[in-house]
Amino acid sequence: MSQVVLVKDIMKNQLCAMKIILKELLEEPQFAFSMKREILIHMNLNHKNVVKLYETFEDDTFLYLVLEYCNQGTLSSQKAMFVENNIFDCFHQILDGIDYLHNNNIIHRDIQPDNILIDNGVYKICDFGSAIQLNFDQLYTSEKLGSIGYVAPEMLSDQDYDHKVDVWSLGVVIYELLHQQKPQQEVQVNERLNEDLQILLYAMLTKPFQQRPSCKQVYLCKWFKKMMKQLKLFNKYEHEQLKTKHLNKQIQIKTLQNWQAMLQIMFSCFDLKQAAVSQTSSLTQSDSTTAPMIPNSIQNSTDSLHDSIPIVESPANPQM
Ligand SMILES: Nc1ncnc2c1ncn2[C@@H]1O[C@H](COP(=O)(O)OP(=O)(O)OP(=O)(O)O)[C@@H](O)[C@H]1O
Repeated sequence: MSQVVLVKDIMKNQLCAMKIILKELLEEPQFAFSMKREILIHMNLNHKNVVKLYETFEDDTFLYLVLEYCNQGTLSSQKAMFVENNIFDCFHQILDGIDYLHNNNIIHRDIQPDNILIDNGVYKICDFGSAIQLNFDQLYTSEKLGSIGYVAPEMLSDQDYDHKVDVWSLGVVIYELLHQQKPQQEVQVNERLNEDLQILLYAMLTKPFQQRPSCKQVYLCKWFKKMMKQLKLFNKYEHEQLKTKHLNKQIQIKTLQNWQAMLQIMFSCFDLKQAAVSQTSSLTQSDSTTAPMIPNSIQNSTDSLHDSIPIVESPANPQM
């Protein structure tokens, strides 16, 4: 559906990953809908364990998403052997990213090793093509998505599900990194692994999701607290969780009216044809100081979908 190329923001002298999508594909309503939802959700996110979407723009043929570049590829491409001592670093970083999403009422719905990128040892969640932002009074949803082997059982059945589908998927990812295979139906006791870590993993892989821990509860479990203390990180994480409450408010500020106004400003500043990159070239110029916006091609093709995007509320006086 897309191609990702390495580009350089000449103004900032910064490498970026540019996702290029053929606009013809947006004629398919379902693809246009998920593309628009991906951008709407991703453009508002700001956390060190989530890949940043710097900006979006388009020309006649392509839609471009300029993303934070992660220089170590995906978690699935990592050859490192994970054991109890080094899994915590990966585990808590991905958990921090997921917890940030959940604090903002977003469910990623496709947590798996291909969707975790690594940049200088920092793990970052990417690919918001399956993500959903629930309304603030909405707890459950029912759309079926995700990747085989990582999908929570409640998503495969007919029942509604909530943010705990991401906790299940993370449980599978961590289990797989430690065992080089996915969890089996029966509980397997692993002599090499700390008992408290095994208890945590099986709790994350509890089938009835009402009994499965949330991200917040994972932080509070015995193994996590012990590892946090060992690394003298406990206070830091309490502090970071307080900060995410403020982000909750920030994420609601932007409105569709804002985007339309900003689009006009952006398009009057850009010669989009000049900004288009050739897929054979690895360098292009982009002004990453501009906030990401919803491209016209998606705006027009999915106008009827506005109501179903629960990401924003309209402030009386939108701030530019
Ligand atoms: N921000 C990034 N930094 C570095 N590499 C990236 C970045 N985004 C993507 N890539 C690389 O490009 C590859 C393709 O990315 P893409 O998002 O198209 O993944 P995909 O799983 O093939 O796509 P999709 O699931 O959306 O069809 C990834 O596997 C990864 O190696």
